[in-house]
Amino acid sequence: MDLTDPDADLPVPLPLRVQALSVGFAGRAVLDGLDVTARRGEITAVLGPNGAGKTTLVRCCTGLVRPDGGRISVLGGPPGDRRSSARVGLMPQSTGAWSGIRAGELLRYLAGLYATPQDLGLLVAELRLEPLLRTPYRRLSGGQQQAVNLAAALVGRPELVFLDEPTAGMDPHARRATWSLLERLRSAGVTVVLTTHAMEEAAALADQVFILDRGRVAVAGTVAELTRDGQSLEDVFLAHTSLPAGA
Ligand SMILES: Nc1ncnc2c1ncn2[C@@H]1O[C@H](COP(=O)(O)OP(=O)(O)OP(=O)(O)O)[C@@H](O)[C@H]1O
Repeated sequence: MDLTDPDADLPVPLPLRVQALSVGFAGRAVLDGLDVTARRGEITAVLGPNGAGKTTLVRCCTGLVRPDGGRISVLGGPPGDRRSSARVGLMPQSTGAWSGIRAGELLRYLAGLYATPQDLGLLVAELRLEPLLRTPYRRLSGGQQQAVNLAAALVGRPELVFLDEPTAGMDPHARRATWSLLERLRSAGVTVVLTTHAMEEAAALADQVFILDRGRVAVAGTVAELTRDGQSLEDVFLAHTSLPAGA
């Protein structure tokens, strides 16, 4: 697989460029010639039915899954590159890693790993984490763990951040707080790539939307472009995607 920088000749490389990505598990194609890009200071939403390959895409982009084919450029280098990994944030869909550590200790520990971490007080205020800081991670509710995971992904002040279903399980207060935070990040020039099943989230936030189906991009564009015929984003999603296998 060729992981050299395909953007080397561009004046300002895209923070993320995925070309013809293919991944198979046990002989079954999960990603099958996927092309996705993200522009600097924009929010890019990746939508798709269950099993469409969204998490696999995120895992490839962060060096956790090695693709079978295609090219990926992350901040001008290969995914998982040690030279850029401190500039890339990841909020996975779930993490069993933290267990007994208190939320506040976790965030302080992670902040200590970076030369110029995000102001923790600001993150805590924005995500309303103050009441949770002394609670062991495993005792947090699902939505509370999501909020801590989001803070953990942002504490290193990443230039590019991958958020895998960031608001899944969050109540409307937490979801709106998360949206505001993502809008602030965008204003600060951070590139955000998020997966979501929430059409209103993509419609409210995304500068670019990629709708995946069976491991490929079925349709992509701005929300205005995709909904130009008066359809809702959900209508477009339903028209361009198939029922998940086994449904
Ligand atoms: N490590 C793995 N080994 C085998 N199969 C895998 C592995 N990881 C993912 N898959 C399969 O790849 C397919 C795509 O999974 P993925 O998690 O990328 O989908 P998704 O679009 O994120 O789905 P969801 O919306 O349900 O989170 C699924 O059929 C899944 O079972």
